[in-house]
Amino acid sequence: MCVLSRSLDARGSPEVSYFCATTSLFLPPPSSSSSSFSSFSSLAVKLVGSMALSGGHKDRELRVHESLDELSTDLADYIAELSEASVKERGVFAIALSGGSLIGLMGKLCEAPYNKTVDWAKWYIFWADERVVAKNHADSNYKLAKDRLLSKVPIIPSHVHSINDTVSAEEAADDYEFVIRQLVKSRVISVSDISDCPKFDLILLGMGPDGHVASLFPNHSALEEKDEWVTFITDSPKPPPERITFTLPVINSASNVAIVATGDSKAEAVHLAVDDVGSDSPSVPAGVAQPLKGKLVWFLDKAAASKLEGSQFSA
Ligand SMILES: O=C(O)[C@H](O)[C@@H](O)[C@H](O)[C@H](O)COP(=O)(O)O
Repeated sequence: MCVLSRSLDARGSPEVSYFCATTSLFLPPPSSSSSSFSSFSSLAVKLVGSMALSGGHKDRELRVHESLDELSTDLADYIAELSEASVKERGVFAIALSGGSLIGLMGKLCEAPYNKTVDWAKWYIFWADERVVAKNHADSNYKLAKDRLLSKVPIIPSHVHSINDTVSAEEAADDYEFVIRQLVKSRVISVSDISDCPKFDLILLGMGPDGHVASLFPNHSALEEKDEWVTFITDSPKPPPERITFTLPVINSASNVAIVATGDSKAEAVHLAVDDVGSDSPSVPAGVAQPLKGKLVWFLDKAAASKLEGSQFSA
């Protein structure tokens, strides 16, 4: 795998370095005329970006993979490493999941070596968003995660915190926030030192073609929610309509956030979220998901990365 890293030097100027791990050679940066993701089509490319932006520190990494198989392995490694670090530091790992293709892409966690090496008993599971349907409904994110992941590894059932599916969306959101508050009090979930928000060790997000993350959809008022930790919507453009979702302040208080997006249909939204498209505020919700003190990692395949600007690679 080749790694491209971008950081700021002591004077604040961008520095770009290229390192090819397979050959252990430092390579010259590509010329600007060939500096697009498509010109790296035969390589698994990882771009690491760490830059100070107005309003605070922005720690962001882009990992672009040659295949879904490679992405799944990298995602499993990433989650296993964060789990190990968190268990070492805090004794627990508080992880929030979403729905969609993300769960299938986490499948390698159920296989060797992760099924044996991960300290599953220390995991506490939450949902960054959930559809307000019964737990055994085909649309339930809980059911998806249970069938594809949670039932295949030795997670402690009482550590799995799904929503109350017997009440309205509004009550389910309130209920879920209450549960999270109790677990913040008992320090199963850390607390942010810059807000009063919970600080999840990892929030895993998928992204829709419209750039939504969790159930925060473009131009929806839920995106503006600043006071609640968990809110609800009853008019989701993606069915089913009733959902609960973490709010942006919670997502952006996490220690780590990963956004996983694959396929051509996500390419435009990835471009809008990641590239500096010349407007003051990113035009899709995924573009405002950026932990204030934590780290954001994008897991992409080449198709989803195909519209990223080549300027990302220019010195
Ligand atoms: O409940 C949901 O609908 C999800 O949490 C949602 O945010 C999902 O992650 C994205 O829509 C991406 O889904 P795909 O990866 O399947 O496109």
